[in-house]
Amino acid sequence: MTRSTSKTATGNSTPPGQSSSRRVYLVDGARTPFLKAKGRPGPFSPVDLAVQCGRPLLLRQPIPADAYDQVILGCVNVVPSEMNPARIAALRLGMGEAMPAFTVQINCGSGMQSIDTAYKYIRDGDSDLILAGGTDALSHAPMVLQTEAVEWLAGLNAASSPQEYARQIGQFSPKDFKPEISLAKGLTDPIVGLSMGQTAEVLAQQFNITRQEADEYAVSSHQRLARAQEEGWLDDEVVPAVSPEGELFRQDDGVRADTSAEALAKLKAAFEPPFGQVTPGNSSQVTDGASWMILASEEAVKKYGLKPRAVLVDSEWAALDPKIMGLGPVLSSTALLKRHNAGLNDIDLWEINEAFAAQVLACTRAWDDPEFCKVALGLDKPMGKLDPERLNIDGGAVAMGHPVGTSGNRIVLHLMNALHRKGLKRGIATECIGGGQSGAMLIEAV
Ligand SMILES: CC(=O)SCCNC(=O)CCNC(=O)[C@H](O)C(C)(C)COP(=O)(O)OP(=O)(O)OC[C@H]1O[C@@H](n2cnc3c(N)ncnc32)[C@H](O)[C@@H]1OP(=O)(O)O
Repeated sequence: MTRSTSKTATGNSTPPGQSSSRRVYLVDGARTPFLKAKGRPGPFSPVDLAVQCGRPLLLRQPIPADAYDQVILGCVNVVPSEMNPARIAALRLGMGEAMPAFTVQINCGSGMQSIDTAYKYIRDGDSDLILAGGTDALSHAPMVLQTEAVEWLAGLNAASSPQEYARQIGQFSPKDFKPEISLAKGLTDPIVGLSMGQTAEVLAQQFNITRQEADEYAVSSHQRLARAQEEGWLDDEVVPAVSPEGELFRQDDGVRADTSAEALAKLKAAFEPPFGQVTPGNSSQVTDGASWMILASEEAVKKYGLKPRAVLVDSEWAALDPKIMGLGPVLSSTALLKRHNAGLNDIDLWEINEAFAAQVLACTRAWDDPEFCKVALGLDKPMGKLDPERLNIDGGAVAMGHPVGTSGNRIVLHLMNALHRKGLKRGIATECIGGGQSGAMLIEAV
């Protein structure tokens, strides 16, 4: 049913944590505010977003923009005018024509995959400085014509006589021209035929997560994010974005400080009406946003006098049945914990990306379930209860949204900053990935 592996999606299979490998530092990072998709293209394309937060980040570090070895950017919903967004962003960031840049796509893991690929290049001595990010503008996800419409247009184009033209016109069927929204398709698993929300319903049933528990978790996500905004804990992390029309965006706009379990209880099931329990209120929001991290070797840190905030100690990827993709963090993180001889609460802070409230709760319940731990994780006894005060302490995607190619990057960035703010040492950032995969990263503040 499940498999975890130290191979990356790019095929690097060097055993992790070896003494011969080089230390990899997380130097700094920044993200845009996450902006709710409002049914039409928002003010920024994926590359615009990456440039908006990349520019101030590059400027605040004493590294010449062309001194990076490469740029790696995760993006799920690449728009047709921005093929290889990594390279376009690098050029628009003034990193020089000689800057190699490539885009990675592993669905919701894309922004974490960029960090992992950078980590392994640096660890193995192939690079010293890499800018690794994630970007997605879900509001710009292309609308596509159905095959029938494309066939009809091709026929019209190929008509070589007025008769053929008229025959083709006669075959026009308006229903073929209803556009398909690629985002809705992208958020449905093609193997098991379930939307991402339906996979969360599967987990809610399997682990007996009640609607009330999911809603209470969602309220806490909003309250935690609202507090972090109010206290200025995100000021360093979130850099303002300015639209071409001069509109200024300062912070995540999906947060509702005043939301309550009573208000959420009134919302209808979004994916399994009428009895499902996953609603707009306890799901991650559909948003636009970008995030970057700077990774460096010891040599680069010395050369540029950098002040890194964390070391990326180890990473892990896992794969499982797409129907229960939301449990992925349990697999990838447990493999990390085993390798580092640690229990759940030996880790000071956890970021588990909030694809859905029920999905995060199912992960915590799976760790406490003797049968699941025995069968899926091969453990003699359960991992136990993860202290909720260590988990997503400043809220997550339920409150701020989930630009899918970005979130894996954001949770590593935020974990690094939260460890620093609280004077803590070790953290794990982990996320589920549509299609049935998962990534996890263990970092230590320095
Ligand atoms: C591997 C992975 O990571 S998988 C995850 C990938 N991502 C996803 O699958 C995205 C999941 N989310 C979604 O698809 C969407 O957010 C949906 C379908 C659940 C909801 O979409 P929308 O209907 O556009 O949500 P919207 O924000 O408009 O909310 C709908 C209603 O709920 C209300 N609502 C939402 N949140 C709250 C809240 N916290 N408190 C009170 N009301 C709320 C809204 O006000 C709105 O009400 P209205 O229609 O009266 O204005």
